[in-house]
Amino acid sequence: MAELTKVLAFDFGASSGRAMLFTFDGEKLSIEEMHRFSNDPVMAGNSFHWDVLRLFFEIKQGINKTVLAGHKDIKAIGIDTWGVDFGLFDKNGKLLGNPYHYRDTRTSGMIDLADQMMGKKYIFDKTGIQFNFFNTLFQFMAMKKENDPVLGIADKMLFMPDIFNYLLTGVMKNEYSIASTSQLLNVKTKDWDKELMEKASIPTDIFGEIVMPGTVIGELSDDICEELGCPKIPVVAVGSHDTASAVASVPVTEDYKYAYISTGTWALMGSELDSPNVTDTTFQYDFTNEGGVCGKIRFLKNIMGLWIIQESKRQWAREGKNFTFDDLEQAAWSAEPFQSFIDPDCEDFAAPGNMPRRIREFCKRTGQHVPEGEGEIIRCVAQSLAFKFRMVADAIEDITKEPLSAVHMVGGGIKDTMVCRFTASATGKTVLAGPVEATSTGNAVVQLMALGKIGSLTEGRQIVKNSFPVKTYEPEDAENWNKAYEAYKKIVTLK
Ligand SMILES: C[C@H](O)[C@H](O)[C@@H](O)C(=O)CO
Repeated sequence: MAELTKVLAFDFGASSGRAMLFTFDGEKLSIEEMHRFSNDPVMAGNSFHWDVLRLFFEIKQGINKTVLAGHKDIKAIGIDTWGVDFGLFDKNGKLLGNPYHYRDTRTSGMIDLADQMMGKKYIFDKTGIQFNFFNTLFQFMAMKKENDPVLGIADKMLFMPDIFNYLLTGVMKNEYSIASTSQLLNVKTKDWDKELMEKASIPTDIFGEIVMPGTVIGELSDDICEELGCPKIPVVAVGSHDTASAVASVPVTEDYKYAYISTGTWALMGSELDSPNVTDTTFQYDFTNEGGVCGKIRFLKNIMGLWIIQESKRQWAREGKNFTFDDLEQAAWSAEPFQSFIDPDCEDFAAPGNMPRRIREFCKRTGQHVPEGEGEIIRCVAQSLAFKFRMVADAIEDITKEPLSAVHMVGGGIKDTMVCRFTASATGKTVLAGPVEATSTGNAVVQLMALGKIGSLTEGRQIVKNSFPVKTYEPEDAENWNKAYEAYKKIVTLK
């Protein structure tokens, strides 16, 4: 009987979280969902926050359910979350308030201020990171500008996964991949860039030790073990930026040029590099060089993914129309193709709110057919996302001067088969979709590497390929898709 190794992966997205139990038999991984929960950020006064203690409660629920289900023998726990957001702790290790949500509007104007203070090129050359309004650098600059008193008493800064690792083990460390999303990390030294922080007049002494993915942070504290009735399980710092874990599970085992798209609330599209690509061209294209597992670089662009569809669904629910994602996809299939397009990354669509109205306004403003019903709206969004993926694929080919032979799509967003099919037709490339639970799978692979059960990233990817299905989508109707792409480019540019 092959020895079985069990690990528990917590994956937090912007709209939901899950605890997934992985069992490895030496060749294949099996997955079992132990706990799933919604992630409900809260607007309080005029600021937007994560309900971090509620999320920690869900972690404890996940561990408890796993133990009660008879899996006291889990060998490790790993936690990954969305990027950039953080909590501050005082000198007694107490959390100084609920972390802000990256969509909070406090950062507006901070990119321009940073440009005036240091110049965007200076920041890019140091960090290799794309300019998003929500980057941690701009969140700290906003706190500085508002004279936020918390900055004066803060002793340590921890990103979301670091916070949960600390609350479980009592150990404070900053994991590399999540730290790389901050635009405060030097892309060459893989450590904090204190010179940049000083120029931005951000306190430098609150940034702690950087640890690499695969580092054992510590064990569950006695209090946690007591409370949950479980043994002292090691907690591993995985690719704790969810996208780093998702990319680690892309089931590529042969040597061919491919792009990946990690799909969910966001769509992160790019390629994997052995070293950062920080040049005038990548600065112009505003690509990012986020840190990956096993020393890799995630060279990518953020694209406003299924967030626009999620928010439209929430708006229709507020209007008493409770559609499922399947309902919306079916309605979209019966709508006319290529009637109208949006730029998914237009700032109109960044904040929560009435997306269907903003989509109509965007189409009206750009002189296009104004989509009416849910079907037309969703089709407009899905084909616009697919064309944005085409634009990013073209940019990658222009930067690398090498053709991409396939697009790997992973994550929960691949359940939307319309977006997968459209992506194949818009890019003119084979789309390989899977695994769905890519992020928690990559999280588990890194835990198993930390436990010495998997020897390398390539071996891990082979095991993922052996374990989970991949669906293939081929391009269709190239002539009409290429004609529509020309129309799209008249409305949308790659920022
Ligand atoms: C802010 C986003 O969460 C971040 O840029 C993205 O990489 C992510 O973490 C998606 O889950």
